[in-house]
Amino acid sequence: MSNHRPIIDDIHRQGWSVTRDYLSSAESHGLSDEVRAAWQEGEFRRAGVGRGKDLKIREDVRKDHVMWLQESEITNCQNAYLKRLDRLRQDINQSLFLGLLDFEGHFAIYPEGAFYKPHLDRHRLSMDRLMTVILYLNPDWQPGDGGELKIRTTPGCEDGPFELIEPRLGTMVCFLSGDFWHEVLPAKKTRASITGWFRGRP
Ligand SMILES: O=C(O)CCC(=O)C(=O)O
Ligand SMILES: [Fe+2]
Repeated sequence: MSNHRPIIDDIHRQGWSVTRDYLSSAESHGLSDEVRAAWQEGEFRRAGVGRGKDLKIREDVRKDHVMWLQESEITNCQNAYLKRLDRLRQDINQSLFLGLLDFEGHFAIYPEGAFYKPHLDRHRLSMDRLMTVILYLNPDWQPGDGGELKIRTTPGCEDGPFELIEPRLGTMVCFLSGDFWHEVLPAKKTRASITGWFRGRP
């Protein structure tokens, strides 16, 4: 519990939190190597907008590619991260009673020029995505490389004050999915991450 305390306090106070070096350097590098290998092997799909039969490829909205994490094909590095997230889920539930039930997530790649326009993560007509959790996997990221996460810090507001989060290796961001408008600024170099959601009752 103790190492998740600052995250829980942030969520309680403001609904979002940013942690540098959430994993050990070896764990983050391991995931970074895996995401790049899977990308080279062509295991990613164009990301869509919407759900189920309403899923559409909308290049004007988002231009990233994704590969869902699957229990049956989980690697050691992925398993270590998912275990860590499950502790976080339990710690948050214990302190904040959010009723987070499980996690779904995918690797994401934003090739040069890719972006994701401002949006909320909770699907219309659905309450199941309660908290967004993103881990960045870019060991060489430098100012000028783009791909920052721009998150509006006033719940429910599409404009107003914002934070710009650099997608550096090991930085983890989490926020309440239904409250915070956010976007990914155009990447100037290939940008890798794991994005996922703690879900509640559908
Ligand atoms: O990668 C990020 O910084 C945000 C991604 C995102 O907003 C999403 O996949 O819904
Ligand atoms: Fe999002």
